[in-house]
Amino acid sequence: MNDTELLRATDRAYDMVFKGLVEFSCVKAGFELDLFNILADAGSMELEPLAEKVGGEARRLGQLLVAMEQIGLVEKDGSKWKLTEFSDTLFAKPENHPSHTMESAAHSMGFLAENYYMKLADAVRGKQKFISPVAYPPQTREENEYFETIHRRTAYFPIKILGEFAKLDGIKQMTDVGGGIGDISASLCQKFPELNVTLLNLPGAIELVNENAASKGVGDRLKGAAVDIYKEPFPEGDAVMFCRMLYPMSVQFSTMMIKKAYDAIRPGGRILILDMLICDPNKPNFDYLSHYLCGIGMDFSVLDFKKHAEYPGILEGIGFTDVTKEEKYDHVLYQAVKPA
Ligand SMILES: C[S@@+](CC[C@H](N)C(=O)[O-])C[C@H]1O[C@@H](n2cnc3c(N)ncnc32)[C@H](O)[C@@H]1O
Repeated sequence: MNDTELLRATDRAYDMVFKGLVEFSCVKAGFELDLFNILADAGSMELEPLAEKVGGEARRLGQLLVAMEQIGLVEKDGSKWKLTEFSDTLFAKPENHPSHTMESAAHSMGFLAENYYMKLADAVRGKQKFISPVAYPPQTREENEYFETIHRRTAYFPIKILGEFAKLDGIKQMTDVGGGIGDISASLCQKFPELNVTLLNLPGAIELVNENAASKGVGDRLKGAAVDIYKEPFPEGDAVMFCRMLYPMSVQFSTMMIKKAYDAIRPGGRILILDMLICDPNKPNFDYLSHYLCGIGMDFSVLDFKKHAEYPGILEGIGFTDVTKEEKYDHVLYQAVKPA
């Protein structure tokens, strides 16, 4: 390595050893102190009253704020502290931007950092099991709400790419396989007035889906159904959507799920597959990687890395035609038609 390469490599190594730790500790502390919400409500605050409000000591909070300032989470407004636009948008007041906030994910990652990720070597040795903040599969309404909230908080760009490219004109009945709490299908119902959706999910999530659909004014067109998507066939309809469902599955498993969709789609109907991008060699997907690492602590994991470029071959191999692909907002959308 020459010195230029060594400097670049050193930066990268420093990122690996220091950056993630510093950034996440500050974010975690910010959430645990309720600092983001307090500053969002106040607009800006002097150190002393802010320390009192978060239950901290002014000198110690001051040091945390200086570190948070360095990484772009807070800034000074004269002698007062305030959020940056970045932290205000992504870390404060989830109710203000419910499909685009890190609050739920940060809570889950905080728990996993303390209870699992920092013991990964033990997991490799088989001495540390994966521990979830809430048991999976979720049973109660509260447990389902916990997982569904994590998904719905990052639905902004999936909703956006589907809103721009989903070909659902003329489709009357779509099945949303593992459709979360229904925010994504509700947005499609709002865009396509003829569309009705049956959203398949775990039994404990159905009430949440139906309540959410009603609150968005599409309760008569979007309904949850308790169907085990891995064990049971999908209901018959004009379209099947897999939104953020297939990206972690192997080619073999994806093929099986897409074949089930083919069998359920009426001739002339459509399939939609929306995935996060997880295989860009220049941009590792750390959201997916955080989940992938959990598999190390499990006795069995189906999580895999599959290139999305496999989809045209899988779809055409099963009998779909007219495969299209749109890539935008770090997501990819494949659509295809079952011949009439
Ligand atoms: C990764 S989330 C995707 C949610 C949604 N499609 C989205 O993009 O936000 C997986 C969804 O599948 C549901 N799910 C998991 N296992 C299931 C099963 N065996 N049968 C039906 N739904 C299941 C989960 O409850 C959750 O809603």
